[in-house]
Amino acid sequence: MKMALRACLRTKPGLTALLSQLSCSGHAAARRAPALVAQRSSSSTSQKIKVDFDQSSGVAVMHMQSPPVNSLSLEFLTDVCIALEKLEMDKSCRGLVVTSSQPKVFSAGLDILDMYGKSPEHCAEFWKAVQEMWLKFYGSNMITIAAVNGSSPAGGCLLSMTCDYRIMADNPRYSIGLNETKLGIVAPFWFKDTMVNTVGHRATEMALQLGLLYSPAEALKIGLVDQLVHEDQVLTTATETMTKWLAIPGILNISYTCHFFHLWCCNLVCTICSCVCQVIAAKKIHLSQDF
Ligand SMILES: CC/C=C\C/C=C\CCC/C=C/CC(=O)SCCNC(=O)CCNC(=O)[C@H](O)C(C)(C)COP(=O)(O)OP(=O)(O)OC[C@H]1O[C@@H](n2cnc3c(N)ncnc32)[C@H](O)[C@@H]1OP(=O)(O)O
Repeated sequence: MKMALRACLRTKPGLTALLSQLSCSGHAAARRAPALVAQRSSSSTSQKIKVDFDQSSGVAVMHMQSPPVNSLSLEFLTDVCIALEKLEMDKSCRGLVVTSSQPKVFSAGLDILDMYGKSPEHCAEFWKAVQEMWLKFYGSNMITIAAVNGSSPAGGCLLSMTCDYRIMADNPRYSIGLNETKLGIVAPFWFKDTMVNTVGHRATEMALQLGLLYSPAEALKIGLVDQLVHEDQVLTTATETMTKWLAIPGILNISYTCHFFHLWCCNLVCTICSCVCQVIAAKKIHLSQDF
């Protein structure tokens, strides 16, 4: 799916416009102008994000450092998007590892305090930022690897699934999954689609309906993560793995992209049809209540 978005961003101007409308991509850039990285190795830091970029390897490491649990607030999401935009604009940056500076937690998912009791304007901006993060990671031209060095529920799991590869710390205390159902909320359809693309239809059905959080071993078994390593090795393994991915010529990447793009389009058409059906059904119910 990520590759599919990459392809359409490269080749389909119409869809680019559609996606940029969906993601409201001007939103992050409007706040702070991106700067190109000039040094051989550099480090740029916002309050909540630290990026180390090694120009000799072309690999950047994004450290999420929003205590206590890297919950995805509007402010944090905006910082992530700005950092991604900057890296994306620097053509020498070919790979991105995303990890956490917080002990025991990769990301606790969406910031619950940023969703509750806020104005409609805030909620709209918040959801645009969530979509923007999702699209920017999925549509990135960089190879992206999630170094999941702690628990990663809900939106944290989503973030990791938008990456090309996931390496998780092999610690049974940690868990990962889309647990929204357990919180009494429904995961948006694009959370669901992202999981279907990662682990398949049946595993997603089980995961979402039961709101399952998986141990690292269980996550590996269903393909939610690709590799488990000792806690101390997550970041080094991620950078080693990146070397292998960057050795693959970009053109092959684009070819696979076309296959996935086809699947993604089919999925989108189905989703739109299903939304239309739901609206029609809701109208029918409404009418039958009136009479
Ligand atoms: C605008 C929108 C309007 C409507 C939308 C409606 C519905 C659609 C929403 C659908 C999608 C939702 C996706 C989500 O991501 S929802 C968030 C789900 N997240 C969780 O369930 C994670 C909950 N947290 C945990 O499980 C643990 O905290 C964790 C394992 C991450 C870490 O455990 P640890 O023991 O290390 O720390 P804690 O003591 O539990 O927590 C420390 C402090 O952090 C606060 N915290 C934790 N998670 C969140 C969070 N997601 N948002 C905000 N704050 C969080 C926690 O309360 C503690 O705070 P203090 O008590 O220390 O103040």
